[in-house]
Amino acid sequence: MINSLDKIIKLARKGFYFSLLGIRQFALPAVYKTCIKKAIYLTQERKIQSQQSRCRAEKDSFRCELISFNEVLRLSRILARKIKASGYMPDLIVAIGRGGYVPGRLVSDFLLFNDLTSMKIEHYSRAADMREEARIKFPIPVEITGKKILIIDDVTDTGETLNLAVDYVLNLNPASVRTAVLQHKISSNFTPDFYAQKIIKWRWIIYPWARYEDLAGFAEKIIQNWTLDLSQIIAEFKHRYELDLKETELLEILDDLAERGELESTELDNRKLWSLKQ
Ligand SMILES: O=P(O)(O)OC[C@H]1O[C@H](OP(=O)(O)OP(=O)(O)O)[C@H](O)[C@@H]1O
Repeated sequence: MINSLDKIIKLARKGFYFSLLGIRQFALPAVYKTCIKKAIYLTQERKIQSQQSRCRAEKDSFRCELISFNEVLRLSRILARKIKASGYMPDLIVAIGRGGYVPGRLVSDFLLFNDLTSMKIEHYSRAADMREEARIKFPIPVEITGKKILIIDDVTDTGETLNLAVDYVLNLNPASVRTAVLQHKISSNFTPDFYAQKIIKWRWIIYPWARYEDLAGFAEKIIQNWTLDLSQIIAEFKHRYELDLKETELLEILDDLAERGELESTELDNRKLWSLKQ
């Protein structure tokens, strides 16, 4: 059965072309008419989900999930298998930095493939804070004209990063472009050609290569205008982000932020309290 938006859109397009050829709507096979309606509905639905994902990520509280290196390895293996099974044989893999560096390297390993390069796109600053729009920080450093390209990233959230990456690559006249991510959120307005896992219920995913950075950002958001001790900060992590953190891990991050001059600590009744540096 037809179950993905892209297949439905394809059928809907066929229906649209029929109508351009002068075949009236009522003469169209029922499946095309249903698909046109469903495609309009699902496209609107996807837009709403994408806006919701943007709003959630801008809120003070949302669900997060910590992903381990073992899980990254498992997902990369699945992703490589899917790419292999499709028969697509790239000439060059482009990892999107920074999140796509490790998946790009692992997938190229599982494909026994050597030609891996990268470009850097920035869409978020620290801890789920979204910039106005995604931007290319470092372009692809090699010639890609006439080559079959495979772009690899860790995740699609709004989909803006991959939209930008594909537009950019297409402008350089490759032979073809495919995209692959470990985890594809259905809230994304871009559907990659390959993904290891589909994420249906939106959550902010914290990969092991960004764990420190994300937790530091969330800690600063929690502290904001408050003066809190370690146990209060841990409780807030649980309450706002559904994250269970160990004291030792958080303490290391808080000490680092203090050393960088972003936080300050004071002692009160044998309690160490943390606040933003004024
Ligand atoms: O679909 P989107 O909403 O664009 O989000 C996905 C992108 O966001 C993250 O990168 P980020 O901008 O955080 O840069 P980083 O990889 O350097 O952390 C992630 O690694 C993806 O590239």
